[in-house]
Amino acid sequence: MQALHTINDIRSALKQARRAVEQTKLTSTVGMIPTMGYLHEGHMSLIRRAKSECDLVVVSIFVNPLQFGPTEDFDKYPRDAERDLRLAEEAGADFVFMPSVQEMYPAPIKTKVIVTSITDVLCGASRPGHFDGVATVVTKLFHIVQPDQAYFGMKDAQQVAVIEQFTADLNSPVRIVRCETLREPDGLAMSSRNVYLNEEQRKQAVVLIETLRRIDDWVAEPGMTIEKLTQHIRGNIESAPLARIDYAEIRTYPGLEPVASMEEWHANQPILVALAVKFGGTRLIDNRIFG
Ligand SMILES: Nc1ncnc2c1ncn2[C@@H]1O[C@H](COP(=O)(O)OP(=O)(O)OP(=O)(O)O)[C@@H](O)[C@H]1O
Ligand SMILES: CC(C)(CO)[C@@H](O)C(=O)[O-]
Ligand code: BAL
Repeated sequence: MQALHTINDIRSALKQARRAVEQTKLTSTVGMIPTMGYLHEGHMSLIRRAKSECDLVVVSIFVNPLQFGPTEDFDKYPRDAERDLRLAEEAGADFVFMPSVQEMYPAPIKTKVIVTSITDVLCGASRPGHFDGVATVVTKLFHIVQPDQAYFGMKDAQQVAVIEQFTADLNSPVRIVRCETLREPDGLAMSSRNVYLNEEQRKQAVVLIETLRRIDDWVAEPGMTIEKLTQHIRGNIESAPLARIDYAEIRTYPGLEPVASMEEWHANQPILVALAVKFGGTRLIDNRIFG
């Protein structure tokens, strides 16, 4: 595995690697996993899947300042390059692209990729400008690496919807692969930010998955409505004394339209139940898609 820090280096390494693959078969495929590092099993499952489906696998590690708000955790976001390289290699990565902020943004950026409407809700509403930063950096990474396929986790379901939207709208040749959320043994979704939680917050954080798992029973109750279901969801989360709800919403997926009735819930379209909950200063997200 090679670790590369500049755009020129990753481009020339990939050109060479693709050529080598193409000496043994007609075409080569590159799979990419964009990350912000501090890798865990969730990231590794994406790398393993890419490895099983592509000839060459590129992991990018870049904590992207453009997607953090001014009061968010850009500076204290966990970083450990040495450990990341070990885990990426163990999971089967061929290349790790880990540019500096200067390499990615040598001058103030004047071009952004902005996805409208589906970014007005959920994390887009709580984190203004966040998805402009995500869509812009993912576009840059796609232009740098030119992968055939890119792998994203469904823990960030809105992010997947945003990336699918701009790749479709802009006719990007990159195929977006949705990957399932990996969980800790007690069900908490794996996330780099879980390290911020203290012992008591960590214990109570399971309330997210416990709530998502109870939804089937609530939906089966006679006379259930979207309002009552939302109340059950919010009430259950609030049973954890340290939990502060940012949002708990029921929307269509990937369109992210509100769902007005249980008839709509049961109609033939995927429904997203999305949660963002704060424990102290740590904001966790999780979700489930029904149907
Ligand atoms: N538990 C998980 N299972 C599967 N994929 C995941 C999981 N957690 C993150 N990913 C995916 O890994 C990619 C990189 O995510 P990122 O580096 O932001 O990790 P993270 O753990 O989600 O970090 P954060 O705590 O900042 O949300 C994204 O596509 C994300 O959806
Ligand atoms: C896709 C991404 C790597 C863009 O910075 C980030 O939003 C993430 O880690 O999910
Ligand atoms: N996993 C999404 C990236 C972020 O929270 O900024």
